[in-house]
Amino acid sequence: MNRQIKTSELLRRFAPYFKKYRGVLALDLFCASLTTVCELVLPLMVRYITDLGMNDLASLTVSLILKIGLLYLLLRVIDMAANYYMQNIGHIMGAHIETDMRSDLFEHLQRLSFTYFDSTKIGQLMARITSDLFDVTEFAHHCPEEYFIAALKIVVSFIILANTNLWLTLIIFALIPLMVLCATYFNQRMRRAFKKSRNQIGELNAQVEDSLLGIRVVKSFANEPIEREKFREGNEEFLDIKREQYHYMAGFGSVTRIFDGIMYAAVMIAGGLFMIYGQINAADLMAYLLYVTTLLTTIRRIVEFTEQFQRGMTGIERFLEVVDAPVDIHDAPGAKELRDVAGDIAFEHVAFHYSDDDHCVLSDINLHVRPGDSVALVGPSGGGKTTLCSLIPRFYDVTEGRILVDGQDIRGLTLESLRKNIGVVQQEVYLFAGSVFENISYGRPGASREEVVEAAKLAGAHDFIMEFPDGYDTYVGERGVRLSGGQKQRISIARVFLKNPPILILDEATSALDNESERIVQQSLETLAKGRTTFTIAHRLTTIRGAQLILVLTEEGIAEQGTHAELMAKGGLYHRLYSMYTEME
Ligand SMILES: Nc1ncnc2c1ncn2[C@@H]1O[C@H](COP(=O)(O)OP(=O)(O)OP(=O)(O)O)[C@@H](O)[C@H]1O
Repeated sequence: MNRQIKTSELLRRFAPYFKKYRGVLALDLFCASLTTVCELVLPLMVRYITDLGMNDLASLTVSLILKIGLLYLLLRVIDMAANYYMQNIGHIMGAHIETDMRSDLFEHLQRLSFTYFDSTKIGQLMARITSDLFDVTEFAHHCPEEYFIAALKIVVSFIILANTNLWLTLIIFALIPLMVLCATYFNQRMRRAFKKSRNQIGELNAQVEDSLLGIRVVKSFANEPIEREKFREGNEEFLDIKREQYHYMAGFGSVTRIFDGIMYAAVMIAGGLFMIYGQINAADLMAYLLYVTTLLTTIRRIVEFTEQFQRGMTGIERFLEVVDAPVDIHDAPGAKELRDVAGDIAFEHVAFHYSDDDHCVLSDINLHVRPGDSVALVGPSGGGKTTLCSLIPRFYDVTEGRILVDGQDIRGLTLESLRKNIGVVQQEVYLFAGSVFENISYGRPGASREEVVEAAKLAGAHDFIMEFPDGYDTYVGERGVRLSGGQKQRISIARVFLKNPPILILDEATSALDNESERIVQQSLETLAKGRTTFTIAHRLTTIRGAQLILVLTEEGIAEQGTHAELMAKGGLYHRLYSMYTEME
């Protein structure tokens, strides 16, 4: 994520975002030309009047002065209208581009697999999708406009100045490359500092998120001082980065001021000398100074804009880092829809590791589950039960071998159709900040009230929902904090009832509950599992005695498989685990 992308590459990748708004951009640049012309005309008018005043006073009539004044005012009215367009519509164009980029970023995030999220901090992503892109709005609007105006002013100033006195102009313009060199030096450092500060803001975001999401753990361990200290360190680090950033910004600003001084001194000394030798008259020198002022104001604006430019570049760079993250799990070309699923599932020589440098979590797994059968996965912690189940909906792709649903390799099916046919009741239930109704209907968006109520009844959730003051409209809180563990679990089961998939994965679904809640949830799960191919990960071994197939998974692979009776008769690992469990109960 830390590779520095070249400015030209960033601009090339950013340019297509203007395509939709090219009409607005063209008009914006036209308005920018108008304002530039209005600004450049003033020294010409002043020179004209001064020239007449010094050399031909008789021609300088009141009506002529009034005409020039009115013409100037007219130009300023045009300037006002053009400026309004640039400020209003130009900024709105920038905001549109920011919105488009934010949509692209969010869309890409939705397509990324678990592998990406396993190694990325959510707080960093939040910073990229919000604050980083704010800077892009200003950049998108001002970048073309500012550089266009600057180029126009520099070219027109050069032509007018060179027409007045070529040598003096060459002396002044000879200083510009020096300024460019200096700007390049500072720009590179500023960009690095901006990137560091953006990264650090992302880190702070991630830290705050972690600390607030875990606020119950923090408080239960009375570890607020540790959290404060962690935050203080991150915050101080941000301050140090800001110091570095301002050091370069101030250095750049100050160096350009000295260039200002050098230019004015050059005009005064060289202009004075040229005047002594009759090469330039007083009116020309005055106009000359006015143009040099315009030129320097332009250069100063570019200098000021440099900061915005670098911020924009940083925002775009951080945007591209996410957008360029490869989507490793996607539909294969010509992927088929999974339809009319019976629920036959086969694992053929399946091996899996999380990343190239990780150990093999699963190796050479072979398994055949018939439609409607229930498979229970048991075994020691870390044996790979959750991992095995997460391969079926392609949360991760197998490293070797293949998984078949109804005889079709799941990598040849569309992800959407595959996942629509699999219901997962997670170990940690996640409810969205919304109502009970919204959370259940997440299982089948668009479901009617009656369907949601029916699903809740099947999950044994209807009665407690009706006891809430607002019934199905009760707000569950962020992540469902206002509900008990058992209530959350039953809502998540109702969600799967509503989805009605032929294949089920139940991951430790009752492990966090008390006996009474467990009994109710267990009943709901048994109702849910009827007629569906079910994979259950359970530590409570008594609940899986009826499973058609029990797999004992260890780090070495499938240690044993069979029915409860077969495995008990075998007297192996399952027998030991079961005996230990029943003794503890
Ligand atoms: N996202 C991940 N990235 C890298 N390694 C992981 C990831 N998830 C799990 N692992 C590793 O894979 C191995 C198997 O983990 P898994 O969660 O599948 O085991 P489990 O049998 O379900 O354990 P438990 O019963 O404790 O839930 C463990 O060594 C674990 O550290």
